[in-house]
Amino acid sequence: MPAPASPRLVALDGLSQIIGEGRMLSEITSDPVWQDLTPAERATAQRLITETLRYLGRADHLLTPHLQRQPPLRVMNLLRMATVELNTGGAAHGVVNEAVKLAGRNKKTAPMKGLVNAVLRRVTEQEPEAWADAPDTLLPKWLRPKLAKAWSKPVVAQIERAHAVPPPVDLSVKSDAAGWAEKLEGTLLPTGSVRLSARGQLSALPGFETGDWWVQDAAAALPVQLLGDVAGKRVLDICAAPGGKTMQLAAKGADVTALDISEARMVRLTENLTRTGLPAATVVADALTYDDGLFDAVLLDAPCSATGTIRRHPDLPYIKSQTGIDDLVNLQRAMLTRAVQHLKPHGTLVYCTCSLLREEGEDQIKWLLSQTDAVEVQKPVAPGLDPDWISPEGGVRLRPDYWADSGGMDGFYMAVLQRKADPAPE
Ligand SMILES: C[S@@+](CC[C@H](N)C(=O)[O-])C[C@H]1O[C@@H](n2cnc3c(N)ncnc32)[C@H](O)[C@@H]1O
Repeated sequence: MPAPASPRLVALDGLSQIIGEGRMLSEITSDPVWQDLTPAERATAQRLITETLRYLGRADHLLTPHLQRQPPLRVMNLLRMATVELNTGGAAHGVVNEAVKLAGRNKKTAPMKGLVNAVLRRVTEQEPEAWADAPDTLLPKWLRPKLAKAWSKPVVAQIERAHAVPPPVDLSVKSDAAGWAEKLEGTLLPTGSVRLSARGQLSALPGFETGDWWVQDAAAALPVQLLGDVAGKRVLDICAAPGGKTMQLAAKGADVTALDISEARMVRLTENLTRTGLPAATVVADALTYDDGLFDAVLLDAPCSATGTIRRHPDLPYIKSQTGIDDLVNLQRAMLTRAVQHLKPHGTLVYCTCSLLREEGEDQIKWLLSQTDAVEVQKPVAPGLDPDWISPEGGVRLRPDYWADSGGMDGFYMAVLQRKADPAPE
């Protein structure tokens, strides 16, 4: 009988699937082999994959001088994973032994056990500064030049630096953010989110069972703030699941309709509403055809490349490509057109994407204004909104390198639009 899969073996297989086949980590973790691991082992395997991808640039930099030629991908990934472990607190003897054992478990990699052993021993002999001074993981070729064109090469380097820092956990609270920041020994951020200082099991923290807060990056919490006072207003949350923004709207007293095309994601939204005890009507439907009268406010958190969340999901660069982006841009345009039609006269629309790409952000607002004069851009107003974040067309551009000294933020774009009064009949 073969030995049961260890977290390291599962992580190594996962890395090959992400880097070699472009599979998403969130998809891989549903595979049967992951279900055979204990929750603690699953967390270890997930951490090994995430950290290896986060520090891939550094690992390759340290490994290259010891490799005459690049070994097969599986061996390279094994070396990368062990190099990252060695430089992030792993005990040298144990990590090297495990890596050699792992190489021995596969017919194709077994002949390279000697190489794995020799290379990793050389890595253990390097000074700690070699790791600290090694270059950050570069953004992929389809993304890097675009961001350099938008903001310059030094800004891209800052973003890559920010991606090398594991993101903190931010919470949105139902009420009394300052009180919860104190209770949880976190920090109250200028925009109203609570940033936790320590990592640990979230479900064990005060306020989880009672549904007083939910996890939501500070940047992701800002679009709802831009809608202003929504208490008592009829609000349509298009693309709502898993419901971070729906819960914010409901907590502010809005009469929310949460809409999403994905039944499975809507189950998560309903679970979130149940845990927090917040009310919202839920609809599983296609945003492009849904029709239920007019709303005071509409939030469109459109599907996008998610390139603003690479620091949380370092597997993203291996999965996305420019091909998929063009389809997303077209979908966002169709959704924006439909979102405007849901607005009452003087109603407010917030459009947002967790993308770093202008084509999914700034350019979409320019496009909308070139298509219709039914809406106009409104000045964004929210607590803690830094005026430097406001972009030339009047939206808000957030980047992972902002707040660098206090843990950063996800990349996001958001803009506020108001529907003009209908023209008086002639
Ligand atoms: C960025 S996520 C939304 C995140 C959510 N607003 C939150 O804060 O938790 C985008 C969502 O768009 C949904 N979506 C994609 N195409 C859609 C469509 N045609 N109609 C409605 N929802 C759609 C996806 O199922 C996904 O849940």
